[in-house]
Amino acid sequence: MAAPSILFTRMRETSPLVQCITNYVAMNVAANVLLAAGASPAMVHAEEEAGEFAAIAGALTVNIGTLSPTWVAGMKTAIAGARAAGKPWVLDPVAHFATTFRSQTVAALLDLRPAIIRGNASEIIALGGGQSAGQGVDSGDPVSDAEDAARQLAFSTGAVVAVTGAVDFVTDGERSVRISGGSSLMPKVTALGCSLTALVGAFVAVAPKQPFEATMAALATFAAAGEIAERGAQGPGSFAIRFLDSLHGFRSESLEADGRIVAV
Ligand SMILES: Nc1ncnc2c1ncn2[C@@H]1O[C@H](COP(=O)(O)OP(=O)(O)O)[C@@H](O)[C@H]1O
Ligand SMILES: Cc1ncsc1CCOP(=O)(O)O
Ligand SMILES: [Mg+2]
Repeated sequence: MAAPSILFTRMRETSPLVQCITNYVAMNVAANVLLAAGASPAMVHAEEEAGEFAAIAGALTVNIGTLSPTWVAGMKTAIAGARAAGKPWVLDPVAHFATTFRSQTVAALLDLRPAIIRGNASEIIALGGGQSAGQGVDSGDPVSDAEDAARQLAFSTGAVVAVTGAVDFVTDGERSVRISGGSSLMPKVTALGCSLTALVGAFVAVAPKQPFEATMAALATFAAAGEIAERGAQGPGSFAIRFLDSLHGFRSESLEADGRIVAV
């Protein structure tokens, strides 16, 4: 199993090109997060070019945060391009339970076999068919309530499933880990979950045959960088700036801090 620190170093040294189809709220935030971490983001979503671009990117991430029919067409074209080129793609099902358009879109995207699904607890519970307390893009449920749904989703889709929150959970259906760290200020800054999905894309781009390890490494990076950023932060505004700085100055050794990643 590739250690998170090894994958982080590989990601930073190779600066993978990551095609991000993400929402209007997250585009700038996620691009800055990827640049600070050492990857190369490209926000490319038009149907006319998304498939062609996916063939040259190391990985594709698809986030349904601000959906429209033209964006769905771009997503499907991009996914087809990624699949044809053997590139992994990552799904972020933002608030998929909130409307029929969203849930139908996510069902169609799941049929296109994402390598990894990353969502908050409410999103993952609802993907498993359960009743979540979520209303919109923010979670209303603890991660522990989503662990069984995550395992079942991993079984039924073949994807690695990541549930994020106070303590993250990652499973491929057989192996599972919990990852601790981060900051209670993280859910107070918009688009950090979307940005994490983009960073998962950067890690799986450098480890396409190891989506479980790549996902763990990305989540552990956020957990460690979030802890560092919280020191001295006065609220969400200063935290957001410190978080980018913390990713930029990040040293991979802190990924293997005692007890950060625990197998369950
Ligand atoms: N209460 C918390 N304490 C520590 N880290 C958190 C907390 N809530 C969320 N995070 C972290 O914030 C990041 C975004 O996760 P989350 O808020 O679940 O996503 P989303 O924005 O999609 O709802 C993850 O790295 C997660 O670990
Ligand atoms: C506020 C908002 N509205 C539609 S998408 C979005 C951003 C959600 O970001 P995240 O899932 O990372 O909190
Ligand atoms: Mg989200």
